Amino acid sequence: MIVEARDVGVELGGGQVLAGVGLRVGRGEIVAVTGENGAGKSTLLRCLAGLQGGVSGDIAVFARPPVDEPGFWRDVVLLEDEPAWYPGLTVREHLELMPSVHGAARMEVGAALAAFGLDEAADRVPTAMSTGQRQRLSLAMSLIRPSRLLLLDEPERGLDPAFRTRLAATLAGYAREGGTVVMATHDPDLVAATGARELRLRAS
Ligand SMILES: Nc1ncnc2c1ncn2[C@@H]1O[C@H](COP(=O)(O)OP(=O)(O)OP(=O)(O)O)[C@@H](O)[C@H]1O
Repeated sequence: MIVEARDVGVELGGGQVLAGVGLRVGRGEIVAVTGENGAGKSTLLRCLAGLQGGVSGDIAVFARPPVDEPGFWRDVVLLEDEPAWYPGLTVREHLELMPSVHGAARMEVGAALAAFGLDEAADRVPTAMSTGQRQRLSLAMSLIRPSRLLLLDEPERGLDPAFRTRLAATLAGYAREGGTVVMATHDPDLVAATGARELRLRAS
């Protein structure tokens, strides 16, 4: 199992945010965590990333409790809200950071620019781009680097319908290569198009 969570609960600010959540995800699987606003989707992803406090129950990622340490992040990508962009670096340079830091890449920078529809924006700085273009860059940076597990919080955020379809194909391809995806999403089409198994959370 890549992810194994049993009876996970989270208490925050005196309230129960998650209770009794179980999840098992194998290699090459895509799981969509769904549910209304406030159901605890982002909180569950942060639990799997070892970033959430106030957690009860058992969580194992790659057979160990998740920890916020460099070794863990070599295998795991967490895509949450918009990241802080490196001042002055262009879109292309942000992508170039990934292979130089990780020592390998799943695709060439040029191929990533094309795959994520960023050719035209390659020489611009992210802060001068649209919300959807910046989300494409976040996704490109997540997918160009080697990883074994993607934890994606609403990856569809800001994307137009055509690019959501491309995103679904990209994630399905990642899983076919043996990668594992757990994503929080509000997009039923993305769930269907990726063939994801659904874990529906209810607000506690
Ligand atoms: N620091 C905090 N202290 C207290 N409650 C919190 C805190 N952070 C989040 N919560 C609560 O936890 C619950 C779950 O939040 P979470 O962001 O995980 O939901 P979500 O399912 O991802 O929602 P959305 O669909 O809006 O993104 C919400 O009710 C939220 O108010």
